Amino acid sequence: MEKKTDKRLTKADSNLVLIGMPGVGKSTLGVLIAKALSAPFLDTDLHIQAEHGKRLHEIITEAGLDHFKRVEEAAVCGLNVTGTVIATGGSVVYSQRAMAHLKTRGIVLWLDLSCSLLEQRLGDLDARGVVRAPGQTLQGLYDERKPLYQRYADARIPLDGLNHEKAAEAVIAAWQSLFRTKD
Ligand SMILES: Nc1ncnc2c1ncn2[C@@H]1O[C@H](COP(=O)(O)OP(=O)(O)OP(=O)(O)O)[C@@H](O)[C@H]1O
Ligand SMILES: O=C(O)C1=C[C@@H](O)[C@@H](O)[C@H](O)C1
Ligand SMILES: [Mg+2]
Repeated sequence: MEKKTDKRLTKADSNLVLIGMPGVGKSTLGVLIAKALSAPFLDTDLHIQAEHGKRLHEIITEAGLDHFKRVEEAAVCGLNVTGTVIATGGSVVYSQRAMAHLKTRGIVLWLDLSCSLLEQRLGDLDARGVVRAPGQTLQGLYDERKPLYQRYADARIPLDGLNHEKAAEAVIAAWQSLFRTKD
C-alpha cells in the first residue's frame, strides 16, 4: 500500500474515505458509519449528480467514460471537508490526483468483497454506469482495479459473510485501530 495516513491528521479532522468495487457497499455502509461516529456523510456520486443535474449513467452514456473520469476527478479534487465519512465512486482510483487529494485529508479504507458475491448484488452493469471496457467482466474489472485499491488504501476490510451492521462495525474497528497505531 502506497502512502500511509498523514501523521499530522487528528481523528477529529481526518476524513474516513471508502473505496472499492461497485456494489461493495460504500454508500450504504458509509451512512451507517457516519451515523455511528456522529460525523457528516458525503457521497461523491450524489455530489456529481447534483452538480450536473443528471444520473451518472446518463453522463457516461452521453459523454463517454473518459469524460466521466474527468468529471469525477474534478469533483473529488474540489472537495474541502474534514471529519467527514466519504463514499467514493468505484472508479475514483483511476485518478492519481483525486486519490492524492483524498489521502492528504483522510484515511482511505478499501472495502473488499469476493467477485461471486459482488455478482449476486449487482444487476446490469451498463444500467449502473460502471467504468469498464466494452464486454469487460466483473472479474476482469476486479483484476484490473485490485492493484489500484491496494496502492491507495491504508487498510483493506474484507466483507464476505458480514451483514450491513457487522460490515459497518468492521470498518469502524479498522479506522480506530489505524489511529491507535498512529498515536
Ligand atoms: N454487508 C452487506 N450485506 C448485504 N448487502 C449489502 C451489504 N452492504 C451493501 N449491501 C447492498 O449492496 C448493494 C450495493 O451497495 P452500495 O450501493 O452501497 O454499493 P457502492 O459500493 O456504493 O456501489 P457504487 O460504487 O456503484 O456506488 C445495496 O443494495 C446494498 O444494500
Ligand atoms: O465503479 C465504477 O466504475 C463506478 C461506480 C459508481 O460509484 C459510479 O461512480 C460510477 O457509476 C462508476
Ligand atoms: Mg455508491
